[in-house]
Amino acid sequence: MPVRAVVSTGQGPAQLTELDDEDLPDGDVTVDVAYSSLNYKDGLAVTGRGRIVRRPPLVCGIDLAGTVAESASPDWSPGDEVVVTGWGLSETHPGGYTERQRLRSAWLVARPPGLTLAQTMAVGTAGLTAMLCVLALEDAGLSAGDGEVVVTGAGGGVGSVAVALLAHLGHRVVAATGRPALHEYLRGLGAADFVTREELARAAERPLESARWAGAIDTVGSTTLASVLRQAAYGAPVAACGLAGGDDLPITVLPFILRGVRLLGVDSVQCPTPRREQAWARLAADLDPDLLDRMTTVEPLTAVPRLAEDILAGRTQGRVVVDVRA
Ligand SMILES: CCC(=O)SCCNC(=O)CCNC(=O)[C@H](O)C(C)(C)COP(=O)(O)OP(=O)(O)OC[C@H]1O[C@@H](n2cnc3c(N)ncnc32)[C@H](O)[C@@H]1OP(=O)(O)O
Ligand SMILES: NC(=O)c1ccc[n+]([C@@H]2O[C@H](COP(=O)([O-])OP(=O)(O)OC[C@H]3O[C@@H](n4cnc5c(N)ncnc54)[C@H](O)[C@@H]3O)[C@@H](O)[C@H]2O)c1
Repeated sequence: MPVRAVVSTGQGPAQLTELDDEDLPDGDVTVDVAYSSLNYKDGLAVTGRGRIVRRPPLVCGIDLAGTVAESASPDWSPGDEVVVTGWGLSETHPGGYTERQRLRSAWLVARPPGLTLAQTMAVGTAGLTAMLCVLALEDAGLSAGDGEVVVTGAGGGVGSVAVALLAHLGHRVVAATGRPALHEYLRGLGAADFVTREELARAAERPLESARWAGAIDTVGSTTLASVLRQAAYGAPVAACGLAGGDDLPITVLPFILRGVRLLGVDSVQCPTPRREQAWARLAADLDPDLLDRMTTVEPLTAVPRLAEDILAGRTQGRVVVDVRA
């Protein structure tokens, strides 16, 4: 039976179209997809403005959640509820913006107990990445009570989940946002204070500034990450996962060699399965489901082309679940 899918041809914006079972790629597990989500990278892929889709034509959508329909793998059986993020979905392998997908069994993670399928995509790649950033900060020794932790791009998907997680874990969270209208929303997630986008985005006047941050999660990159590093306290860990403001990093080495600031790169795409499982278990334990609901909207598959424009323009807030059957 034909299914709907958002497909990129590699030229211009992706389009909503229909695919047959014979269009499914190679793989040992077929999943009836229930939900995908909207991430910044989906915005780049669907609009065609980023170099995301590397083997067109390709179904977009970098994550999905659904139920195993067929399995040639001993690890999975029909009826299992599963989640897939990264692993090249929407880059080199067809992704989640469709009602059925075939995948490699090694990419699947069991739906974490305590989260519904819809909630796994409310978390999605963005939320998983926020948790991977928190784990990176914890591994570097950051503890509640160490001082202020700044989250940049706080009103976005990664940022919203990061604010909620860090606040729940007892950190004093400072949210960096260019949208004052989101202050109440971010306070509701646990932000204690705010810095404006402009405060962090300005070019360096001095290679070091007064030390402020005990830790940081940066989703913006460029001059924003450079400011955070210049203001990081002695030995502070800074988890960098994003490029919403640019993929450059205009900085000197001085924060690293004079203050021992630690820049921690975080990747969710090739992240090994045991680390993903650890992150999903922590998300189920440490992310308040009421806050997750508060930061989430649900949209139909047909809205994806418009939503892709919205997320690149900074018009979305928190997380967007894509109901692929709607
Ligand atoms: C969820 C994760 C996110 O949101 S990340 C944010 C979204 N990602 C992006 O905007 C990246 C878009 N991609 C690009 O701009 C280009 O593909 C970049 C990465 C600059 C590479 O392009 P180019 O300079 O032409 O080099 P190339 O294609 O020959 O690759 C060089 C080596 O790097 C590798 N590479 C490429 N893309 C990726 C990737 N996405 N992840 C990991 N590795 C990548 C290539 O395989 C190549 O390595 P090798 O020579 O094959 O060993
Ligand atoms: N490393 C990884 O594995 C990984 C995984 C997920 C997301 N990401 C990256 O993290 C970033 C955030 O992803 P998301 O899905 O939360 O996106 P999002 O659009 O929901 O959030 C981005 C936030 O950054 C803000 N922003 C945009 N341009 C800005 C600028 N110039 N200066 C300051 N703030 C700006 C937006 O207003 C928004 O609040 C993206 O760059 C994405 O590619 C990386």
